[in-house]
Amino acid sequence: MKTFDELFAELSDRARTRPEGSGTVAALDAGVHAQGKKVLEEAGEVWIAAEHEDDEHLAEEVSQLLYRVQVLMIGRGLTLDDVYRYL
Ligand SMILES: N=c1c2ncn([C@@H]3O[C@H](COP(=O)(O)OP(=O)(O)OP(=O)(O)O)[C@@H](O)[C@H]3O)c2ncn1[C@@H]1O[C@H](COP(=O)(O)O)[C@@H](O)[C@H]1O
Repeated sequence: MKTFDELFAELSDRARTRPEGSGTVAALDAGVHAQGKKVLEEAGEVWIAAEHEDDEHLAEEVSQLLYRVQVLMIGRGLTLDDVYRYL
């Protein structure tokens, strides 16, 4: 188990070190358009799960949305503080 901040640190490290076989590296290389599409896709799955699925499935979809948002943030060079200052 990990927190939002811990996942962001892990993905930032993937972006820096670019390990072989990392899905995150592939998602970053795919560019902002593909990253944005993934955010929308996962957001739609969260919506559908919230209306029609159980809590466990919904939680899994939310985790995937958080992951895709973090990939997009890192792809654009945003830090957590860039976002947290608006919370
Ligand atoms: N939390 C996640 C995570 N959530 C979602 N995903 C990706 O999103 C996919 C699920 O999304 P989709 O519903 O779009 O599934 P899909 O269409 O079959 O997947 P794609 O072929 O489109 O990637 C998963 O198969 C993963 O590829 C994640 N990939 C990685 N992480 C974590 O990120 C860290 C780094 O991962 P790597 O970069 O792969 O080493 C690790 O801690 C991982 O646990």
